[in-house]
Amino acid sequence: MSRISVRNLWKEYPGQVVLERVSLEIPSGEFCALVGPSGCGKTTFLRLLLGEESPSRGVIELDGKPLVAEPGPDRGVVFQRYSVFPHLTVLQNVIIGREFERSRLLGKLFGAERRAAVEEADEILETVGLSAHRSKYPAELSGGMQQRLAISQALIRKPKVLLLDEPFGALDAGTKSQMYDLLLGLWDKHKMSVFMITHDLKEGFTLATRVLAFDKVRLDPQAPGAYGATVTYDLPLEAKPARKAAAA
Ligand SMILES: Nc1ncnc2c1ncn2[C@@H]1O[C@H](COP(=O)(O)OP(=O)(O)OP(=O)(O)O)[C@@H](O)[C@H]1O
Repeated sequence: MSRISVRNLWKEYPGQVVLERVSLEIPSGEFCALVGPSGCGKTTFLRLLLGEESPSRGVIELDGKPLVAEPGPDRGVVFQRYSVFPHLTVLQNVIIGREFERSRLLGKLFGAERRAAVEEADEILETVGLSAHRSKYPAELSGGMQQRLAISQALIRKPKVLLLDEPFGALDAGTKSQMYDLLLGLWDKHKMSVFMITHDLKEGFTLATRVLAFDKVRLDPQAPGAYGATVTYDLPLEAKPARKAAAA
């Protein structure tokens, strides 16, 4: 389960309101695309969901409990630029996702725990098509492969919520469409909730079950930081995303 309730959420930085009056009910398993003009607070909203930032006002609840104010294993994140470790192999990059979660003090897994992590990592690499590259370093991979690796790293923690900040922005069209199929397959398999920022409206409508548009509804030209953005459109999409992706 991963039901998210956002109630009257505000985020302010000194001299600037970024988000205001954001209220949403997101049932478990929803795929939300976040769209809106540059600088309107989409990444800030994602960081609030991740627990990297805390609200200035309002609450975010995950399954009825206030969100813990630090990134937890229930949430995984993938950024546009590859968040993988250059000095670790593909396999090690995936395992480290599990090591961070299980062994905060030692930072390493041993014995049976490590063998189980390797097995799981290999299974994920197989799903994302990186098995043959498990001993390579990120610099030896293409952009799409690095992004598949970043997704694998998030997936080994079995997140209930996957947060994606323009994950495909740097990829070419052909690689993007392969990544759409992969992401929809993983979403279906792992039954996660997904929040994905995209500047590509078509991408949002292709993948998501719900499109959330962020924008400012109030503007004071004398004080540009006085008002924040809110969700101006909340569009549920009816068609099954898997079918739409195949047709796109
Ligand atoms: N830690 C911070 N301190 C002060 N201001 C910040 C901080 N983080 C973000 N902001 C400001 O909040 C506003 C929203 O930024 P954010 O990155 O959330 O926008 P965005 O919609 O994701 O933009 P883009 O689409 O260009 O990535 C920006 O004006 C930014 O300068």
